[in-house]
Amino acid sequence: MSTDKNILRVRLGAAAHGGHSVARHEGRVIFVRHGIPGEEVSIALRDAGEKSRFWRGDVVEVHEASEHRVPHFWAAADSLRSAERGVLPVGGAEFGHISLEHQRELKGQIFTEQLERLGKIDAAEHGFTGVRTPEGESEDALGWRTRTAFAVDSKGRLAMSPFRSNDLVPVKEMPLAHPKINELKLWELPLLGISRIEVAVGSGEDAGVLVLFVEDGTHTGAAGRAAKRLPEWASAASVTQVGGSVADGRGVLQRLRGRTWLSESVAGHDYRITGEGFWQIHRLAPATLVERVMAQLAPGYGARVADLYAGAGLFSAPLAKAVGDDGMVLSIEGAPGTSKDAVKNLREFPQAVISQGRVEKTLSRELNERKAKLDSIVLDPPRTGAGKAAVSAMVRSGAKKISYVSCDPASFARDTADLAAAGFRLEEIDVIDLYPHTHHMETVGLFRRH
Ligand SMILES: C[S@@+](CC[C@H](N)C(=O)[O-])C[C@H]1O[C@@H](n2cnc3c(N)ncnc32)[C@H](O)[C@@H]1O
Repeated sequence: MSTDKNILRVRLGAAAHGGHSVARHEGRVIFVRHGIPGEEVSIALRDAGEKSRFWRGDVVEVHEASEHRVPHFWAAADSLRSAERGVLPVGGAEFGHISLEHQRELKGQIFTEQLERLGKIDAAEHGFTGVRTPEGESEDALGWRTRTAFAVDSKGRLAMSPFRSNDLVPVKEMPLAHPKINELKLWELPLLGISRIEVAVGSGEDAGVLVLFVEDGTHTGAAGRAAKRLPEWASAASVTQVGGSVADGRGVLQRLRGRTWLSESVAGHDYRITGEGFWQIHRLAPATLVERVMAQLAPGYGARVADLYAGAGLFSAPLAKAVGDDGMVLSIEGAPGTSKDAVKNLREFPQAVISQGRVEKTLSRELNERKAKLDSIVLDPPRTGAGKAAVSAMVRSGAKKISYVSCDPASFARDTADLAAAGFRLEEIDVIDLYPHTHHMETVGLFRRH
């Protein structure tokens, strides 16, 4: 053990949900970031109070490296180079020191563990064979983020934060971001007076780049000055947040140049996404997920389907096309701004009913009003999952098949247990690496009522 009481030398145990390896010291559990199970490392302790139930730590030196360790592709997110500079690594690429193949193996272990512990289900017995790479992924799996957010530090420099920290570390290129985002050279803009920047790249025919500047109220006109320095192909808008975002109806979006929305195109359908409205982040995610959901539900002509947590209608459009004029797609989205986009995106489908509201209440209300039952459901909730109220509304809806798109294995496992208790069996599991170099993963599960 080192003489510095904040540094411990430990052997790393199993991978844990959230991007950690588990280590133990004098009976206490330590969740360690930036290591690989099996390694012997020195860690700098964080959140390590005497009374804390568990501690956290960051790897600062590797004594016995895993065979799966590779040089991190991004200095700002590399814990070893950051330790040498006396700063914390920024979040967002916490698996970048692990070979891609092993990242996927670790995600598979975590998925299996979560499903067993919280869902009481053996993943392998339900067809899980491992985390797969989406078709079309590049060899290095960089440049995939079509959406990225940055902060600005007190000196007006583009910055990002370390995991669970309010520190701001200056950054330049972000290797996971789409090349067009790096081409903007946001780090060269005058950013004093801006608190946050959100950038999105569209995929449609006239796909654009939209830069949103959130002002911090210290320099009037800061967003306008920054926007003028952007390349002419970029659109820009300022966002004033009144306790929330534009998407959830509590922000004001003001056009600075170009458009305030982006166009996206997936499997023959065009979508418009305004401001910070939700869209899948990985460039391959929309097409990959649409293909999976349509294959699992295979809705016939005249079917009645619900798209829950529908966003701007990514799944609603192909579902509406498949069920035709005699069918119904009930598209429920909570954020008012995003739901308005869904109205525009689904205009050509009279069989699509767009309802803005929380799934927990809106699903049963809409079905009761129409005296309708459902054939099938796709749900794609936020990280917190659906929860008991939404699961029970789905069970009451009459749906026989449920395609569950999830970005969190823990909430997926918890909801799986509730669905199983209500008579739904998990028949297919597809876990896709749509967040390479991070600990996140996307799951598409098919449940069938028995
Ligand atoms: C992971 S996104 C999925 C959006 C869409 N399926 C897609 O792929 O583009 C989750 C969406 O659920 C919405 N949302 C979150 N909680 C909700 C709730 N309780 N009821 C309805 N919508 C909710 C969010 O605004 C967000 O648009």
